[in-house]
Amino acid sequence: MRLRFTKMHGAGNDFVVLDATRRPLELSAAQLRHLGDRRLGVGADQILLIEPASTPGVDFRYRIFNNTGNEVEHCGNGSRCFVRYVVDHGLTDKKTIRVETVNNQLELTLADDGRVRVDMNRPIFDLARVPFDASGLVPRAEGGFELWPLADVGVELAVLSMGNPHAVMRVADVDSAPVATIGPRVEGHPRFARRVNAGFLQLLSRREVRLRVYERDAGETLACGSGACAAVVAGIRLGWLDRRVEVHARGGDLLIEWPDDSASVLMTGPAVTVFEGEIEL
Ligand SMILES: N[C@@H](CCC[C@H](N)C(=O)O)C(=O)O
Repeated sequence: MRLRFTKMHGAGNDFVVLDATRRPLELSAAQLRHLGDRRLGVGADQILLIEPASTPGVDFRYRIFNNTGNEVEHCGNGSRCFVRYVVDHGLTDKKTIRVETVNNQLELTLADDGRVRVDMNRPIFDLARVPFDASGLVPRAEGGFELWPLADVGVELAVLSMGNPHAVMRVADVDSAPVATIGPRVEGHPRFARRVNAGFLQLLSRREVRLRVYERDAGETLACGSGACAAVVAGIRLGWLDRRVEVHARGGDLLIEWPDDSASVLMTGPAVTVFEGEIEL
């Protein structure tokens, strides 16, 4: 099968974007892995599939696959690229777009400066929904939140979901943080039944942080949008951060806002087309 694709990135988190709005596209896990492969395929952290919506009032369906072929619930940076794609390819003339994902709906707005603002919905703190098994653990309370000890890994985690699972650790310096060694141990820890995205957060001030994320399946990426939201929400609940925070990832910057505890988290950032092409699968 010959497949047209668009290669995009959001703050360095990169994607192969596929248009399945006109005809259905079913790809096997092996084909998705091939697309994501940086040597044998196109190369991407995630593969994004755009489909027609099945719900009235919703513009598109947006599906996300990690480069392992696993379908996942959320991808913040990918959602910005999705908007750029549907606008640039004339699939809509709206500037505010509603999209359904595997477990949610999102509202996305293309700003005049080309950046995209995403309503990432409300964070989920119910540990069973992350899911995180905290049985037998005693958390340390800080601010209005808990830090959970993983004694076997030697870390303390804030745990929450942005629709997908996140664990956030505070570090003194992201450059020297043990992302490559601790990241996979947290990602695959048995207390996270569906594994987890592991964030390493360095505070610069109450309004500015640096962040690295070891993503579930994809490993460390240059940025993780849902990870940035999770880290800022955790930092706010722990009393470390204000409600509007600039997040510096290795591949670019994201603005994260959480106006109050009952509000949606808002993420604003770039979405860039790199090239278009065709590949034989
Ligand atoms: N890069 C993403 C998150 C992609 C999914 C993640 N690896 C998971 O498995 O949950 C983002 O920008 O949010």
